[in-house]
Amino acid sequence: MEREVQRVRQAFLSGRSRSLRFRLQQLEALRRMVQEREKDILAAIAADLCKSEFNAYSQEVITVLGEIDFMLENLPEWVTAKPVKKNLLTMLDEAYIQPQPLGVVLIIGAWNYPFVLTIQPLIGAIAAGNAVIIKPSELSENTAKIVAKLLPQYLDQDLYIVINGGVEETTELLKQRFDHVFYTGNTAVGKIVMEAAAKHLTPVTLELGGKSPCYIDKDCDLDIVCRRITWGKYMNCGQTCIAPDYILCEASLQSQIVWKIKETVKEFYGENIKESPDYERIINLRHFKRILSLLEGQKIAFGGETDEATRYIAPTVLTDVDPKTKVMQEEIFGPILPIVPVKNVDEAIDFINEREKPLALYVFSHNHKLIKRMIDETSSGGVTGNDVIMHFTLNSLPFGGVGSSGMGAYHGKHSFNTFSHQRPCLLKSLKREGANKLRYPPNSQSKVDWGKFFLLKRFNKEKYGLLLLTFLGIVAAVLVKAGYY
Ligand SMILES: NC(=O)c1ccc[n+]([C@@H]2O[C@H](COP(=O)([O-])OP(=O)(O)OC[C@H]3O[C@@H](n4cnc5c(N)ncnc54)[C@H](O)[C@@H]3O)[C@@H](O)[C@H]2O)c1
Ligand SMILES: CCCCCCC=O
Repeated sequence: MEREVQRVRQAFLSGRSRSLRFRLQQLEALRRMVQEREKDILAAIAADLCKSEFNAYSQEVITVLGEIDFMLENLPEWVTAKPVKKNLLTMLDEAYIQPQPLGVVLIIGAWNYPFVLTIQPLIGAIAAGNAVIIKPSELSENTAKIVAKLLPQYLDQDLYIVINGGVEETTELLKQRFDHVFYTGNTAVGKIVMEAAAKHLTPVTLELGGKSPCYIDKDCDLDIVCRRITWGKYMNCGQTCIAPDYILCEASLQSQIVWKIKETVKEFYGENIKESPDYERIINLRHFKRILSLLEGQKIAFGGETDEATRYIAPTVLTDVDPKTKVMQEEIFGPILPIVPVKNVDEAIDFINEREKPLALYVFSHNHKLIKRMIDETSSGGVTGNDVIMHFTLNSLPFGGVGSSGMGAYHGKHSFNTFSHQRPCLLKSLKREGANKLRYPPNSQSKVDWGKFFLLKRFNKEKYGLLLLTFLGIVAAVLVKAGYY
């Protein structure tokens, strides 16, 4: 492992990942890989999650292609140094921020969207000029294998490498020094990753999970609301980090919601859900059993059918759920949707605030003020009002958690920033030494007064103010040089 990381570091130190031209070439090669090997990629995702080609393409491949195109279009502008405002003491100098690569980045992927959750961070890391070690999740082993096979055929083989393996390999990998670790997965492992990174003072991005609530106000169109929730909840068999985890609503809405979700499930997946090409399966037996255990003692309004041999769990809704029961204590990450009745929006806000900060929050209402109030009075990684999941798809929005749902963010420019160091640069001339006497010892009251004047005085920022400042600066420099201070 150490040798592998060393090899990647040597490649980074060669400097070739830094030029804009090289980054664009690598991103174009990655796009070619996705386009030319689309069938292999879709087949691997299908084998891991029992996902149809249509779904794998629209949930994973489109996002990856869109992200690459976005980077290719914007990278030339992002990599350029950005001049910054100056003060009187630096008026004649050059001051700018230069984004620079961090170095060698470790990306640890998750299994639930095994392609996009590994490749999208990789796109950001390449765009920012880094070398990358990718560790896909061992649970989605087919996608892990295809990623390991294809990437070296298209990308620089020393700068970007894939290391496959389970907990043992990841533990070993985490002992190495990286310049950034980007982890997607559960909160418990997130803590392990952060602890390991802390030993090297390596910064981390943690894309974690949590219980994302969904508040339904009585002032809304329940047909549309239930259609949108059904889509986001049962997509990928509930194994989506930002799936609505549970519903909060007034008790009077409960039976209508149940009925409408049941009807929508029928419309989406047909009478025989097991036969639907759009309904996936649970990733493995451990998760299957974990999800089943969440049903114990619950009132199942519909669904609840399971088949261990194929790891099938039907879309399920639970009603009158007691918040103290197990299903409300951990992230469900499966096709079970509890409804917890609350008296009103105040109680819903308290309910959310009494728990860990979720990765996503969903609020449905015709009342825009109510949605804004929910946003103002709660905290979550992201929010979509009157829909679910969709904030993930807009790459101008940073995607990430807060508190126990994670730290840091990515997507689009936010990925570029995550994998870059914003290096502040101030370039001075060796001339104009006179003005510097103001800061050299011996100090005096008049030097302090001039310093206060130049650095603290607030001028009207318009052009006359700036001209006046420059003039005063020159006067001060002349006076200092002449030995008056
Ligand atoms: N925020 C996001 O973008 C996002 C996306 C997907 C999933 N998630 C969250 O991930 C969770 C589900 O994924 P998961 O955690 O089952 O994925 P997982 O088990 O595949 O773990 C993720 C990665 O961590 C590694 N890992 C597991 N145990 C480890 C250990 N003890 N030490 C070191 N590394 C270890 C795995 O090898 C894998 O690469 C859910 O909580 C979900 O919400 C979050
Ligand atoms: C439509 C794609 C959603 C991906 C969500 C990622 C977290 O699991």
